[in-house]
Amino acid sequence: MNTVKVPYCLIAAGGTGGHMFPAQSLAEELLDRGWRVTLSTDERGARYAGGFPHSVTREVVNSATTARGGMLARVAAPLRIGSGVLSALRALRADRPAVVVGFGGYPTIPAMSAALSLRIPRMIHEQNAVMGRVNGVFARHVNKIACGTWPAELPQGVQGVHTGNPVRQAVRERAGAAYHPPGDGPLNVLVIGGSQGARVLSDMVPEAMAGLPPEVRARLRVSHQARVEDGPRVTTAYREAGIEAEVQPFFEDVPQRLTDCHLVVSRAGASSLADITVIGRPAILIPFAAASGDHQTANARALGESGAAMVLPESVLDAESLRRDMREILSDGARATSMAAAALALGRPDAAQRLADLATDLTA
Ligand SMILES: CC(=O)N[C@H]1[C@@H](OP(=O)(O)OP(=O)(O)OC[C@H]2O[C@@H](n3ccc(=O)[nH]c3=O)[C@H](O)[C@@H]2O)O[C@H](CO)[C@@H](O)[C@@H]1O
Repeated sequence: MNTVKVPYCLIAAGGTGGHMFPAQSLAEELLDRGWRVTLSTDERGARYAGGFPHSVTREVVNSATTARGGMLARVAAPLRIGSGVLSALRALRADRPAVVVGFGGYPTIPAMSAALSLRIPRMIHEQNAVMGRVNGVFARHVNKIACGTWPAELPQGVQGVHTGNPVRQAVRERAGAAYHPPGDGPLNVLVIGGSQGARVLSDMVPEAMAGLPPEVRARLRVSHQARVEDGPRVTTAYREAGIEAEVQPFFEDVPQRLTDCHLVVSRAGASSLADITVIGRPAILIPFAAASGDHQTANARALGESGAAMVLPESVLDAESLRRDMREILSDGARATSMAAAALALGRPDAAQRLADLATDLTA
């Protein structure tokens, strides 16, 4: 009897939602194509794996990071990585994947090292415009490098392929949704700070909006993602300014809110920018200045240069400059429409397919 061999992909990812969301999209795409998929992550990454389809098996390995951290954990890091690599080697020998795909972060070290030593076809996906530390270590030892943001700063002599950052199904369904520019009616503004929320947006956005003319404030409808601990003061600030606002620690329905908004104010994390460009909305971006290699500034560059976004560095950010930029966009429908179109031109709604195609090519 002929048995058809189902291709098998091991996806290695961990850290924040920023690494896990694109990994999840690739897993979904490969499952649709009939692949078998395992996620290799560490105990911290496993906490972000809830959205992965149930048919994706999970392998939790030791890595440099632990849920608890602390001095002892740092000293023990090399031992933890070593034991993680050994268990990944055992797992990959017992069940050899056709391809291993790493999404960066310490939790990918065991699977990528094991794939390298067993000569299993392997690739990495780098979400940001500046390559992260762990991906940088493997960059010269993989068969392909997929880049989420373009152009990307890669180690010298290393070539990348631009795939884009895969976005959720709910974002893909709204790709290029018609943009209705701001007019005389309600003005919808979405404020998001990445998967963890951003304090600087909670400090600045309500203050900036409070200084807008009363007739503009009365029309504002704000959705503001704020860290739990900042929620009450942000809610109070909007109420005192007479602005209608919904404040939550995490909006599950960001794709819909993004579609409905006239303007988004956001950090410049890779998946946030992918969502903004796939749906196509005007943005004010405030890159997280302490991101490694200042990658958020680099992520935002293409949007700033193409006129899709106004980019406000944290070093010069104040309520006044933020207010000026908001007014410029919310009072000029033609400008807002051209920003939305410029954003859309940068979107890659088919990033998951492109990544899955690359993975498939490696098995040939
Ligand atoms: C602080 C930090 O170091 N962040 C990094 C982290 O991103 P981080 O995890 O902070 O954020 P990203 O911007 O990449 O992704 C956030 C995702 O969450 C969604 N969202 C956000 C708010 C909300 O209420 N609901 C919701 O669904 C966004 O639409 C987006 O899809 O990893 C990314 C990928 O390596 C990097 O580019 C970021 O620089």
